[in-house]
Amino acid sequence: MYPRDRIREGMRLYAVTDDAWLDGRTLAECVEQAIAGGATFVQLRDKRASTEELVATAEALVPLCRKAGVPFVVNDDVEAAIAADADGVHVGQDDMACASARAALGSGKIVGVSVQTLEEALEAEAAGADYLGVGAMFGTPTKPEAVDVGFDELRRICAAVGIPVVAIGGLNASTVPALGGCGVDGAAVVSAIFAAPDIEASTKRLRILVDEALG
Ligand SMILES: Cc1ncc(COP(=O)(O)OP(=O)(O)O)c(N)n1
Ligand SMILES: Cc1nc(C(=O)O)sc1CCOP(=O)(O)O
Ligand SMILES: [Mg+2]
Repeated sequence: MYPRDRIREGMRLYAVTDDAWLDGRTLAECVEQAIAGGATFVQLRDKRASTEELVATAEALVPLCRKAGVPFVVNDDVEAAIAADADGVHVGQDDMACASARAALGSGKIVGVSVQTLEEALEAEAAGADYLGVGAMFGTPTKPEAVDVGFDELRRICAAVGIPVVAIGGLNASTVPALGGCGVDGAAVVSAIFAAPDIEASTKRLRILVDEALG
């Protein structure tokens, strides 16, 4: 089993990659900067990449995340996660079912699941999810189709489950303080980290704000 405490600690500032703003940098360089700034978990997310492309990118990210002691998962693609020896996978309600991902990966790897409701949260926990991603807390151009989850539902989910919860969607320096008192373990962030010209500095600032909000 992947160490439970490392998963919960990892939720604090969860970096979800996007290669839309590389601007001459490699994704590996961007991820290194995010980790240097205080990111505690990394998810490789590329909705257009083939399994082969995901494996190639993941193979560049696995060693640097492992060296830093930061858990690394692949979004959506269980086959790529296994081939690249990632620490696990993150699946949503329209992806491979949590129980199937767990069966494919085994008990030693991480399975994260996206949920929007309390019912989905309880179902994912019962199916063996290691953590939940809950969103969208705010509208976001990164994923315009994301369904809004109210803060009341976020609080209900956090109170009802025993596994860690990370909030996602529109989280940045202005909105992260709103997570205080909700019971979440952290914030998952795409653009406020990877669209920044200085990723390390932006991540550092976000980390301070998340730590202030969550204590
Ligand atoms: C930490 C985290 N939470 C939620 C999501 C969204 O997953 P999903 O609903 O499967 O949507 P896509 O990311 O696949 O577009 C996530 N990726 N990470
Ligand atoms: C990947 C993703 N999932 C979401 C969900 O609500 O499930 S919102 C989202 C994108 C979050 O991007 P940003 O940090 O730039 O707002
Ligand atoms: Mg998905």
